[in-house]
Amino acid sequence: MKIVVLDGYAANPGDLSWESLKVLGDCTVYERTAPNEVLKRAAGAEAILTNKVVINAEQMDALPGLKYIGVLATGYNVVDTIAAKERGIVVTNIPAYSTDSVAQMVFAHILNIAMQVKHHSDEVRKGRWTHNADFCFWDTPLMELRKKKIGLVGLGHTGYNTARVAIGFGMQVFAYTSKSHFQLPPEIKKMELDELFSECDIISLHCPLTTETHELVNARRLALMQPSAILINTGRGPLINEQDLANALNNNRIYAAGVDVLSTEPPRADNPLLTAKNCYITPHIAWATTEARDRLMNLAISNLQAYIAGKPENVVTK
Ligand SMILES: NC(=O)C1=CN([C@@H]2O[C@H](COP(=O)(O)OP(=O)(O)OC[C@H]3O[C@@H](n4cnc5c(N)ncnc54)[C@H](O)[C@@H]3O)[C@@H](O)[C@H]2O)C=CC1
Ligand SMILES: O=C(O)C(=O)CO
Repeated sequence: MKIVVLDGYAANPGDLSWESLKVLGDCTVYERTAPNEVLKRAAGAEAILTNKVVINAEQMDALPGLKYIGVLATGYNVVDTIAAKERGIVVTNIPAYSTDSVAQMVFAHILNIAMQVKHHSDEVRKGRWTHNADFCFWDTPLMELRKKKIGLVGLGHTGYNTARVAIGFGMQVFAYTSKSHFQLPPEIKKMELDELFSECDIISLHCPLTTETHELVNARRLALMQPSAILINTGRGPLINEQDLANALNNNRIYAAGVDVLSTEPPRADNPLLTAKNCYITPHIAWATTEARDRLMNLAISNLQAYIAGKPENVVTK
């Protein structure tokens, strides 16, 4: 069986091993693949693995031997799963491998904004503390998390784990989720989406990117938020209308945003969030801890093994 990894570099830049994958077939690992290189590289492959290379219906039609697409991520919005299902192609994802790392990044952004860690550290390095009249200084609002309301959009693995950490900080936790009240622990209260945006001090996005969730954060929802509110996004960039968010930040409509994902990655130089006020951006690394990538590699291999054994697991084309 021919196996092609289209963009293996992000998951394994060299510190992990593809050897267990290579024993499963005639396997080629490409570090990166441009859209116009997909067909040539995947020609004759029964299985392709992709992290962020888009696979659409047209490409599936041009790859008649393709039977399996293993997404090297939890979010599988890069694959047209409806087209795959229609063509009998099995698509799998990697659930839950980075749950703890993502919750950690959510709070890295929240804590950085709440205490302005980087800003104050930079000011100290510039010598401002050395020349200060008092034993301390701060020049931004500093915010305690206890009793603050956090609103989670989506309560799957990363949403739920973020809720657990938030409870640890003594926060009040609310979620927009299809789960019933009976399935929720008593510390997590269910809320409608618009109410979540108007009531909560911090909103954090934990849903997949779908046609329904595309730009769920837009000018109308941002207008519901409090001027002191913070928006966190570790989900997918297109969950947010970025120009609307940049306007809201620049006009003090909301206080700050911490985002790990953008609508185009890498971003265009004119992405309005790159220069927006109080907008903190990490380059899609919530998942990228060594521990999480190690789990990802193992699960990618076991997913392919399960497919070869005729009992595919983590199938998203149901
Ligand atoms: N920044 C990063 O490094 C990472 C980003 N992600 C992104 O985060 C997303 C969530 O990851 P997990 O929590 O692990 O996925 P998950 O599949 O465990 O949870 C997603 C939850 O969202 C819910 N959902 C679906 N549509 C919804 C809607 N319209 N409104 C509210 N909730 C909705 C689902 O029912 C599910 O409970 C992934 O789809 C991916 O896009 C995931 C891992 C790493
Ligand atoms: O696993 C995911 O969904 C990620 O965003 C990392 O690629």
